[in-house]
Amino acid sequence: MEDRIMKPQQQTKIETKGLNLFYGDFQALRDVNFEIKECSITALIGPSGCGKSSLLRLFNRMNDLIPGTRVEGDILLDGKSIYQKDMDVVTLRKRVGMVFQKPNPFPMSVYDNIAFGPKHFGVKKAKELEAIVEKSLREVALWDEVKSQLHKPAFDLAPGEQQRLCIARALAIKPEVLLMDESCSALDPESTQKIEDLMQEIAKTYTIVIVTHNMEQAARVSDMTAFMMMADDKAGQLVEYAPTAQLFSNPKDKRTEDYITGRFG
Ligand SMILES: Nc1ncnc2c1ncn2[C@@H]1O[C@H](COP(=O)(O)OP(=O)(O)OP(=O)(O)O)[C@@H](O)[C@H]1O
Repeated sequence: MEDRIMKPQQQTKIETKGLNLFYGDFQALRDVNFEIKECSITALIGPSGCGKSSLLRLFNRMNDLIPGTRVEGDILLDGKSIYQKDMDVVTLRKRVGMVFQKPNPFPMSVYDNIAFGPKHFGVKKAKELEAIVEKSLREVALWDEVKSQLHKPAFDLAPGEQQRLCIARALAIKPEVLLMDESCSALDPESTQKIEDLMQEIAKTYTIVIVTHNMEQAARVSDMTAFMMMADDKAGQLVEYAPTAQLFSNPKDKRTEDYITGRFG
């Protein structure tokens, strides 16, 4: 973790300002304010139901798809509101990609899974697509494993390989930010290790935000950790946000300390 201390010159990639989220009458997030630096790994941790996934989904407006959702406050990406009128949500989701808890390859070949996004965004030449497929699979260290099975169904891969394929699929459209919602929780320890190594590698180029229940994982891979908790009315709040080493070794808030020492879960 030592060699991933935040560099002071890193720009702010995402900033939330007075962020409130409502599902109908229920307030799921209250007054969340924080900044995520580019090319860093930020972990969102906290007890079940405190709003980690909801917050993550706001960064590429996936919550727009849930009827009855209302957002107050703002989220800035490179200093520009993602809610401003001329923000095209498809472009936003191209810039801010997402990998889910369970591997969800498309029901098509390994090759087509990766080529799908670039084709959608206008890449037509076969040679160019081939290069993107190879580069994306190399980025997730999957190329050597699958180069002889590119035209086999993605479902034939092992779960850990499928998840790396899903990460490669997300990277193929050149996002700037990658959101990972419990992306290792359905995997065995060896596959988890591979994905954690991969996160460290790709964070040199991409800004990564992860939701994890696994505090060891947050401590191992992230630069910054945000601890969230529910208030009495169940609205999620950001309790403490600090460099990961500091948050785990010297938490400032008693609630953070109680959580990381396992006094409540
Ligand atoms: N689509 C939805 N409609 C209504 N309420 C929702 C919806 N999604 C989440 N919630 C509620 O919002 C709150 C926060 O949920 P969220 O899933 O974001 O928390 P979480 O911290 O990610 O939880 P977990 O760790 O269990 O995944 C919870 O009370 C949940 O029931």
